[in-house]
Amino acid sequence: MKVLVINAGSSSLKYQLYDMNDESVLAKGLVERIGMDSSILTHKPTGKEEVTEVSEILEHTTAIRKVLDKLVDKEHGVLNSVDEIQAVGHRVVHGGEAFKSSALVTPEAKAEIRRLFDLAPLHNPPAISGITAAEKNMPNVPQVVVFDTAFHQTMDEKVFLYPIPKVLYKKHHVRRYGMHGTSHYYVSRVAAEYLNRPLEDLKMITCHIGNGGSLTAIKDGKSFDTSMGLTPLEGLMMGTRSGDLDPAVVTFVMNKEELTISEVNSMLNKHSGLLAISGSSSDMRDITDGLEAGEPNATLAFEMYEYRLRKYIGSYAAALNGVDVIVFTAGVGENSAVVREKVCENLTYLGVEIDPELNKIRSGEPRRISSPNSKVEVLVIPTNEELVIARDTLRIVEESK
Ligand SMILES: Nc1ncnc2c1ncn2[C@@H]1O[C@H](COP(=O)(O)OP(=O)(O)O)[C@@H](O)[C@H]1O
Ligand SMILES: CC(=O)OP(=O)(O)O
Ligand SMILES: [Mg+2]
Repeated sequence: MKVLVINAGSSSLKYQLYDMNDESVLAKGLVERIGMDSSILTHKPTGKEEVTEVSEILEHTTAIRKVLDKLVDKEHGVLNSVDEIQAVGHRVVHGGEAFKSSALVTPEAKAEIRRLFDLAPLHNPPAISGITAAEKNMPNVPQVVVFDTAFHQTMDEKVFLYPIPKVLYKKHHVRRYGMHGTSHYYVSRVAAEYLNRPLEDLKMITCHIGNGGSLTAIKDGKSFDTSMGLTPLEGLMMGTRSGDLDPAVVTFVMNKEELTISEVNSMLNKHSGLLAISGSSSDMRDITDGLEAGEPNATLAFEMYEYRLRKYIGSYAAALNGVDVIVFTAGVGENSAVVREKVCENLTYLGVEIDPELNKIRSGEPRRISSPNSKVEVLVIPTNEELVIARDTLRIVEESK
């Protein structure tokens, strides 16, 4: 079965086409700047040259049509006909408490995802745009939704509740949900396989640090605690998101600066984090360049990011009463040796010892960066959320037949 995986953002759409017979990627790509002046489509068919096309793409329906055109293109295509695509899998960030696992797209499922717009304003609306666009372009193809929150539905009440009036949970479902679950799920499984040890025996802390970032404490193979909360704003300092702060900061700043809800949301989600402290970039590559050049604002941004990440690792080691494995993944976790080095440098009290040479190796494969003496296995595991989405899509479509 050929499965198309779609990860729709507000102004972007990432895709991967899988042949599930051998789980090979036939093509992948990205549409950027949807709705802006000139949109860019980058299409990479496996074994052929990458192509880039600039055109006007005002919304997701056009974006998906252009992607389908590329997939059947004579020169750059990998399919004879769009009909070869037998299922579409979508990443949806927020599934609330309604979705404990992946599901077939139905009118009810879409209505539920819409009800959750408030809880993931940056992520769920584009996901619905992606689903609607795929339905319009491929009306007879089954669609599946895979949720970032689903893996975290195993958290205990004492972990997921906030210490605020309980009526807010009953009335408005205010609680910790957690995100990036597909990634935390995937890397924890690959880590156990890599170590050749039963997942159930391992206390694991998985660090998904990309543009957004979250940590998960994993016990018995299940999510025990995770740093994102009601929305993807809580927890670590991120590219443009603040992460944890005193909730009183919000009302204080709203009052002093006369900000509306939408303005304060935008400040905390889009104008905070690395971007705010460095004053120049949300991209860790720029921050570490600045660090190496001794630029003071980038250095402070880096130090805050590393310190907050390390504090979370320490708190999850306490939550699990120890840790056997620490996993780094996603854009920063997979690529930034300096972030991994600085974090681990100050985790010696846990028995963490990394091998500086192993840490420097660049590779797309799962790898160990801890030394043989380390009491904790420290691994870099490249994540693959798309593969998990494709597998779930295949399973659910087969089950529904
Ligand atoms: N070589 C690198 N060194 C440091 N950071 C990197 C490197 N490559 C990518 N990154 C970071 O990874 C981030 C993107 O991570 P990714 O997981 O792809 O994010 P998302 O899925 O949220 O878009 C970038 O913002 C960049 O900061
Ligand atoms: C939930 C979330 O933060 O996702 P991303 O890292 O893709 O922005
Ligand atoms: Mg991501």
